[in-house]
Amino acid sequence: MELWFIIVVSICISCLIKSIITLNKTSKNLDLPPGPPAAPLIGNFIWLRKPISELETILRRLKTLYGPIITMTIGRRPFIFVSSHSIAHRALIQNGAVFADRPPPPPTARIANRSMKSISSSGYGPTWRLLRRNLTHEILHPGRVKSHSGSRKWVLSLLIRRLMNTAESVKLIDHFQFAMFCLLVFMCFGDKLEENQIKEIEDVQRKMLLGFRRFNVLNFWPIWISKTIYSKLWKELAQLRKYQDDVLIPLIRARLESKQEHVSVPSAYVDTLVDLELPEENNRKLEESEMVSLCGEFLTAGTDTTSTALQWIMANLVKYPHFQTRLYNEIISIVGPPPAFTEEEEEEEGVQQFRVVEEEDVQKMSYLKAVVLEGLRRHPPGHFVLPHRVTQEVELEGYKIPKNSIVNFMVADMGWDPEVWEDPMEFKPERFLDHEPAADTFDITGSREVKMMPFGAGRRICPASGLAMLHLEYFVANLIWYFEWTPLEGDEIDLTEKQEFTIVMKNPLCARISPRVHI
Ligand code: HEM
Repeated sequence: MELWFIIVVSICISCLIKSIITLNKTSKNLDLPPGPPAAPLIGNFIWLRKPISELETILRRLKTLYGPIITMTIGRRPFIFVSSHSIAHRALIQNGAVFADRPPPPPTARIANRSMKSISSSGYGPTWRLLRRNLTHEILHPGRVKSHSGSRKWVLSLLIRRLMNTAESVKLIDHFQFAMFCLLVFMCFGDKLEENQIKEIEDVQRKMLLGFRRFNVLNFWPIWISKTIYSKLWKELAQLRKYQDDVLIPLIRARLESKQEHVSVPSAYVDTLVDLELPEENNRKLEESEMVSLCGEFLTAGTDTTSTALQWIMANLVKYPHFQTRLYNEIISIVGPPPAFTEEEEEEEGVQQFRVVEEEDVQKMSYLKAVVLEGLRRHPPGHFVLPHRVTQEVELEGYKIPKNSIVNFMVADMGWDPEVWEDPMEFKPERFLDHEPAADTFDITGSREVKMMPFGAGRRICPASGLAMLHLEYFVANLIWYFEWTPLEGDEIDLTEKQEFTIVMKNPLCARISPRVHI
């Protein structure tokens, strides 16, 4: 045998042995993060006995026993929960690619999301990259967001008009949800929709959203068992999906036809989906039902999250009037007092346009930004991010995180950590003015340092954090400029939380709103 061949083979074998030894060493020497003992095969009984809404309370109790990184074993798979800022930064920012995958979807999601054509459920790979880049470049790019400022003004005018015409005491969340929904519908399908069309889309999306908690039971069993036991529920899911197709597909077709006729219409999300080519599927184009899934995701992801945050912020401004006064003073110092309600501008599409605090003015308001950040810190709409899956075994904080384990991050706990935030349970916007980093320079993406992460952090961070901040700042500024908000007589604003799709107010905000300038 040739000498060179023997040398090459020996080197290869020694490298192989070395890498096996190193791999074994890492796997053997490191333990999983600590957690309660799990029974073989079925994992932690605790999970099976308790409803999912109690998860957070259980994890908080476990945190005092095991520390800021905990393993719960469910079935044979470890689920890891992180509540520490620095560990979250190490995982999501410093080791971002490894932590950026998603777990395989449960059967009901596979049906609803049409072979997983949505950004949030796609695995970390070329399809996810294509869909996410399309959204961020074509719709969420600041220039594109600006092109929709007319729609925002229109929706704001509609909201102001509705609030003026309601009784003195108003339950606000329905109005906030409708306003946020309108904004996203316009960005998704273009801005020529009638109010009844918007209501129909809202109805189907809400049914999909609320249905998912009910349909979740279908995911606990092997599919052939659940199809036998729960055949009616499966049928209902299929009908709901058909209802969504029936409502959204005609809108998609109408939009694409009008786009062909009028080349210059401002771009809507639907327009950007037509020419996408799926890199993992022979560059085929998206089917209509897959566009439905992506549009549905766009509407759902941005409506409840933003309207929930808006409600929490307004609730705190009603409960603590001195913050409201300080905010109002900042607004009038920049744009002057609000106009009388009679000073409406031209009617557009059937809605009187009000003079509003413009988006450019909003950018100059540091206290406003502090109020919104404090709202997101104290009341993040989601107390967890979406589950992440690790693509390979990795070390984190001296522990082993096995390949394919599911990792989640405790968003609310990070915002409420007394080690990082003084009096964390108090609503104090001033903390973003008196301490560094101040509101104007606060890094909500966590790329330098994670202090709170209401939008997540790293590669899976919410791609629309900029749009959401703009929506919140613009609406809060205008609602405070036009109206004085006070509690109903004898009523105390109750900030108790309740888990729905997001973490909402258990007793929705009702307030007395009085126009600041009377006619
Ligand atoms: C206050 C408003 C919002 C909050 C608090 C919020 C929060 C979040 C969070 C926590 C995640 C998960 C991050 C992770 O898994 O690590 C997320 C993902 C996502 N959000 Fe938002 N979001 C908001 C508004 C919006 C809006 C307005 C849109 C769309 C127009 C949107 C679209 C998405 C999408 C597509 C994803 C999935 C990203 C991915 O998996 O790559 N969100 N958001």
